[in-house]
Amino acid sequence: MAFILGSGSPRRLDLLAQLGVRPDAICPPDIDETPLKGELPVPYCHRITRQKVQAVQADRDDVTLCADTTVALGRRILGKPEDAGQAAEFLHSLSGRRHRVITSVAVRRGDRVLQRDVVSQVKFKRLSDVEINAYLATGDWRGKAGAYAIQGPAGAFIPWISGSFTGIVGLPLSETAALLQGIGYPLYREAS
Ligand SMILES: Cc1cn([C@H]2C[C@H](O)[C@@H](COP(=O)(O)OP(=O)(O)OP(=O)(O)O)O2)c(=O)[nH]c1=O
Repeated sequence: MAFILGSGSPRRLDLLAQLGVRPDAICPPDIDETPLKGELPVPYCHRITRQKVQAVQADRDDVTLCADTTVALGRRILGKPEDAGQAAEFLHSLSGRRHRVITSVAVRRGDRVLQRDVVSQVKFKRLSDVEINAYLATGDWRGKAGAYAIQGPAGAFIPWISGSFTGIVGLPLSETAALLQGIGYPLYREAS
């Protein structure tokens, strides 16, 4: 049995290492992540994750894991910003409000797929232009859903969360451990 991480995210690799899991292969799938017309954030995140895990080539006995993190402001999906201008727009709209961060995780072995959608809430303090510009200058927003990362300098903007910290970063570890055990991955091997 090989363990295949279907993700190019270095954060997910680090989070898996916290569980003591080291992938035998890293194979990020290439899928179209465009939301459907009118698609809501949780169904979107679930669908994309399912597509990711189905798109990875694996042998029947291999375990494949994929995830997707989606930032949702009400019904609006905030994806990865295309440029600093869009990142600034996202940060202005998150300022002083609560939003949701959804991370869906899927594991597959043969035809069997187990999946969980983990929804957390994140509150941003009201941001000044000076704070937004200083954060944009760090470049930390690049490649991050919603244009921020709680584990980086933007952590200073977040006085409150509810839910799963590791889920907000990109891989909810408690749920991931349960999924891996459910699919038959020997996560906690008996010491011999
Ligand atoms: C909200 C938030 C997002 N993120 C990151 C997690 C994800 O890597 C990224 C969301 O993009 P994803 O599409 O979930 O993941 P990815 O493109 O990095 O990797 P892959 O599709 O190959 O698995 O945003 C943080 O690191 N911290 C945060 O606080």
